[in-house]
Amino acid sequence: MLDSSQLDSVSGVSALAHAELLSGSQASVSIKRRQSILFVTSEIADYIKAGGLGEVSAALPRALRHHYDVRILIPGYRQVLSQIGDVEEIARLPASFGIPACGLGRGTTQDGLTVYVLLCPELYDREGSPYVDSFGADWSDNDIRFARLGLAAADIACGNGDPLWRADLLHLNDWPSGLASAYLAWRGQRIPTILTIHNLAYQGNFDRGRLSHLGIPDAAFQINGVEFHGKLSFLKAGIYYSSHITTVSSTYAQEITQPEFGCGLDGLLRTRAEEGCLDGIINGIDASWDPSTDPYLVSRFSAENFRGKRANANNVRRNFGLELSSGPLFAVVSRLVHQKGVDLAISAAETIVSQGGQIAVIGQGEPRFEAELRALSSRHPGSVGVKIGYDEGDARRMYAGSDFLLMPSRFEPCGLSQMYAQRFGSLPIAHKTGGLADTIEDGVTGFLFGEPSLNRFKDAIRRGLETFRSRSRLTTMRRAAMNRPHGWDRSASRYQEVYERACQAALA
Ligand SMILES: Nc1ncnc2c1ncn2[C@@H]1O[C@H](COP(=O)(O)OP(=O)(O)O[C@H]2O[C@H](CO)[C@@H](O)[C@H](O)[C@H]2O)[C@@H](O)[C@H]1O
Repeated sequence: MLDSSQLDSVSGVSALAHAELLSGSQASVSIKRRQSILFVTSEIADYIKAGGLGEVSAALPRALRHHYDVRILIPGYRQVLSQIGDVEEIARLPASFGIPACGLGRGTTQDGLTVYVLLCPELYDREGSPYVDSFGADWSDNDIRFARLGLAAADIACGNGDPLWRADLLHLNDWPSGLASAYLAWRGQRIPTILTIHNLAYQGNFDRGRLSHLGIPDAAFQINGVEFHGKLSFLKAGIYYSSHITTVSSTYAQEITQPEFGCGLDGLLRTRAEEGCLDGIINGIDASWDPSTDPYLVSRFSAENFRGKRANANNVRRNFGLELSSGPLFAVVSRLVHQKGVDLAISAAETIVSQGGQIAVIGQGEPRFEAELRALSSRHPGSVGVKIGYDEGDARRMYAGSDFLLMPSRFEPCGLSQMYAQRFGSLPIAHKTGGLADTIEDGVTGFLFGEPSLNRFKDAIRRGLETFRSRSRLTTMRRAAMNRPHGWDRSASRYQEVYERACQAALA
């Protein structure tokens, strides 16, 4: 019998094959092709997470690993190296133009997923998030930091990284890995590349003077290339050069081909859509989001019996300085940025409090929103509680304890919080856009409003409050929300279809 490490080396030697043990009493082993996927990301929740991308990067490769030899590539940030355990340096990747040389390390997650780590302390060994310093300013060398990531991905794909492995397909995520498909194209390599857009608003745009440092040919600085309004755009490069684009919901896939949501890239995205190369695939949520088993909850519950919800609500009230109450509890769990409509939530607070409701907010982000939220809480002591910061346990107890989740996002590519809330029996009140429109059924599992204005948002909140006053309606909606399937299985099969199509197109 082969163990899993032997299986890895079998796939490594040929890059095409893996051993599949036949079931039953047969002792023989059949060798069958299993494709190799390199999943390139700038964050993964196992070690470092700035937002939803980190969660998807942790969940999607795991949902796909039964079908593919999926491996992760990530920069060796301090937080990654301090947590991943043993990392063996398996190769040196050479310097190129202004991009420094680096080591390629290989480690594994606790559950055995292979992770390639870029060992380059001068770029990644810093205090702060993947993208910004501790004052919230972008790292001034972000172009080099993420060009290093894209170039390494291209090298590994071509077999110039791990001597025992190469990728049949690259799965890139957002602007930080966008240049990988461009580097492959400039080398004349036809390895299929999928770019998933998690948020079109973050584009990685840099001065054109940086082209030569990043090894970008001058000829590529044009509309059919990396140029975007006089700047060099990593995201545009990814959209232009990748074989296929996906984004994280069907509605957002349509929205981004329109000027209102296209962030200036709608024209190119329309072209890619017309070529049949743009798909929307909704995110899932992983199995840890289960109120009957979640260790963070003070009391567990299920769709059949949600008595335990109240203990979580009371815990949230205590932790957020709210008075004990039997009124409705609203939660906000969010990055505090314009996209999320934080200003609308602040403006709607009076309506909620005047009707006997309470609000608990956890988030961090733009200093002006943090200050406004603190001021709101001081104006409504006992009714509005705010924590500025990031805490997964608090977030989980808030989904579990609240009756409603406020999510008035101006745009939302997919959104995860509304799915977590539904699973935990908290009804989302959300703008009908992107993934919110695709995952919430209005009046059944939550409340949707059509335009991101305060009045429409307040109307939806009033509908929520009316429902709260009818126990039977509330119970019916909670149950419907909790039973809605949001797992990864269906989405993983859609990614498989896209991978197949991209591989076939590359062979044509
Ligand atoms: N202060 C805090 N404390 C604890 N937890 C907190 C928190 N603030 C946020 N979170 C958690 O962070 C996650 C945020 O995920 P989202 O998908 O809602 O947003 P994000 O905009 O980062 O992601 C982008 O990428 C994802 C993934 O594709 C898309 O779903 C999304 O629409 C797109 O904007 C949620 O799991 C939430 O619970």
